[in-house]
Amino acid sequence: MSKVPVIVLSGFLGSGKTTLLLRMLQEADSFQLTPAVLMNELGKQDVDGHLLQAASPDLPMTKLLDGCICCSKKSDISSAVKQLLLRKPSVILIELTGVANPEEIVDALTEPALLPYVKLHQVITLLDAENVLDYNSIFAADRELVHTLRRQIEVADLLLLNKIDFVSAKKLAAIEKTIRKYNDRSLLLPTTHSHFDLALVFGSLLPQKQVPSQALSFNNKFQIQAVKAVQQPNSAPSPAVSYSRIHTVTLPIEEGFPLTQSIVERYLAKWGSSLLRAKGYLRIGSQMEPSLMQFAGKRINWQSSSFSGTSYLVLIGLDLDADVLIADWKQRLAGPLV
Ligand SMILES: Nc1nc2c(ncn2[C@@H]2O[C@H](COP(=O)(O)OP(=O)(O)OP(=O)(O)O)[C@@H](O)[C@H]2O)c(=O)[nH]1
Repeated sequence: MSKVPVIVLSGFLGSGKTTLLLRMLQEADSFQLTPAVLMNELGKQDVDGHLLQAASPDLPMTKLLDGCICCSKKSDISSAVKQLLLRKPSVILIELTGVANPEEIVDALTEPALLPYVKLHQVITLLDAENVLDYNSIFAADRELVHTLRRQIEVADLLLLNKIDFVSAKKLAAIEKTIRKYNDRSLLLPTTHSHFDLALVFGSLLPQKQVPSQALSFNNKFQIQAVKAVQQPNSAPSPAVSYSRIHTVTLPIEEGFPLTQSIVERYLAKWGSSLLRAKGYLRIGSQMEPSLMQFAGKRINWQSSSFSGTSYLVLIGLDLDADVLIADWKQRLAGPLV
């Protein structure tokens, strides 16, 4: 039995992983691929999973919520992947949380329970061009997180410098120079909306085709060995925590409350740089259908959705105090609105 290839999507919060995953699912068919997806979210709610299921209703998908599969949920990877294998996918796509270290996933895939069935195909790391150069200073106090973000770059087989619509050519050159200090082996592609030629990733999985010439710039075997080489041979199998100060908070949303975009946006703005990401489904005004709200890299994006569940809003940030956040939220809903 041939092993099922696994593609890992890594990258900090809001860098464009789900955008890429949606694109991969849309195009998989044209590469004769039948993908399955393993989603991991830090929070209890599953915003991205709903987006994917809406785009591909028959998609075999397993979701691991409320923790990072590279540390607290690492032991769940094996059963989740095995569950997906029952659906006989030709490729498994794993979207990591923004604070996951891809090395840990590579490690999990090579454990005895999975080794006979799956093989790592590629680690793709997305970088948010608008914010990536600021991470070192923003997270200076969190060495573990800085280390994780650096490892995301170092172990990537393909680096996507995404959201370049937000940066100048000068900044782009500066980012590339910095990234190349950590990884000068892998292809680095500037992208918007995670858009690039997927033949680079899927092409070599085509049943009868040769590896396309562009894809030869990846060397998967070498990458896996490089990842393995950095692990201490005698160290205990400690699921090192890759994030320490990052917390998620789910806000209660009262159905029927006349919420406005402005209430939500002012609330999000209040937390400054400690708020890294927010997303949720919210009914605005008298809307029957909820809107999908995405806050990433200090920008807010609203779009209509077909979500039919209970509204919610998840916040992901540094040292978030759930009590303070929830109390402030409730106060705003009680009005007067400021
Ligand atoms: N302007 C712009 N927006 C983008 C680009 N790529 C993604 N976005 C938007 O950025 C937001 C976050 O994108 P996602 O694909 O959800 O990012 P993610 O990495 O999956 O985020 P997490 O799930 O929090 O880790 C969404 O609103 C996207 O539509 C881009 O290149 N340019």
